[in-house]
Amino acid sequence: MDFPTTTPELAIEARGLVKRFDETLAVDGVDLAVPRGSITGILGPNGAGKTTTLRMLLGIIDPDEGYRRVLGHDNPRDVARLIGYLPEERGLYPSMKAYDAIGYMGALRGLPLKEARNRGRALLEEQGLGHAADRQIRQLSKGMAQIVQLLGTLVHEPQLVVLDEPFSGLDAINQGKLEVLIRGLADRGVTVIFSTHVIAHAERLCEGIAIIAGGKVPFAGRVDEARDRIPAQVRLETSADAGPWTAALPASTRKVGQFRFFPLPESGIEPLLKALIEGNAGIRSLSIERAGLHDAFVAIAGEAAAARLVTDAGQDEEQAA
Ligand SMILES: Nc1ncnc2c1ncn2[C@@H]1O[C@H](COP(=O)(O)OP(=O)(O)OP(=O)(O)O)[C@@H](O)[C@H]1O
Repeated sequence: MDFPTTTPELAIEARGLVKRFDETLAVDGVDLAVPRGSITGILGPNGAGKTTTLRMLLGIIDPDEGYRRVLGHDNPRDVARLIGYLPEERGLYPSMKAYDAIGYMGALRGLPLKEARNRGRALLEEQGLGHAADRQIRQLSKGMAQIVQLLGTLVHEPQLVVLDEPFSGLDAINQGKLEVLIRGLADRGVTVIFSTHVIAHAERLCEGIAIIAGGKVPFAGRVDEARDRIPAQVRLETSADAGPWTAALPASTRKVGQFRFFPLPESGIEPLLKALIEGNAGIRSLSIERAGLHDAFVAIAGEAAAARLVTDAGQDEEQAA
């Protein structure tokens, strides 16, 4: 069955994707809409269903239920040459030279081998890795080999790039390079979708996000919208410790040291400011902080799923080491 409509500005449209493996319901009704030229993250803990979702979008496996349309095609395999894919399993032939490994991957996506090899050299030069072009994969660090594999997914100039946990196993320097590379792709109009269990990568890079937990996507939309799901937090410091003005603060106010924290009232900050000033609270500082993606994830997917995520990229690096 076809999608009821096609939206040309979307690189990926998916509705109600379901995948079972024997007793395991790996993906349980995933909906996605990925605009062309955007960077979208699929954020969720291990086992949430990220890889299975990406594989269905690529046509490596077919969904048991639901539809997906990729670059306007119902069968993603029809547009395989327009897609670059970095699988979760890394691996290149250890005896191949770096430029040749990239060339080989380009040839698999339809480029003439000679041209693909030349592009391989050029890509390595662009990334400041020209010195590694003639080194065998086995002579490269794990991180560098991973970057070579990534360049191999880009050599045929795909319109859509699908990266499964691309930051895993990279040190901070290579993670930074990869972020620049992903932004550069989007600047050139390429659509990028990547999976991650690290909030910091999604928060720094993505305009769009799909939060996935237990095979379900309780939120898919703009990162901003996810953050707006919970009210901004106010941090207030006053010189007076108590007074009738405290009655104007929300009941959920927490006092930590000299600071008070509470959610921004729906009525806005002005009525509260008036009460503080008229009540001589003596405002020393007041700031309004928008919720971070971590708090939004907790509100959307729950504490248990959030506890299995990694908040900070450095933490992941330690885990990878
Ligand atoms: N080929 C398979 N056969 C059986 N079970 C599978 C298969 N692939 C995935 N699963 C199961 O489906 C669930 C979702 O797995 P998936 O790999 O999609 O999650 P993930 O979010 O990518 O996590 P990870 O990052 O750990 O790979 C898990 O319970 C997993 O064990």
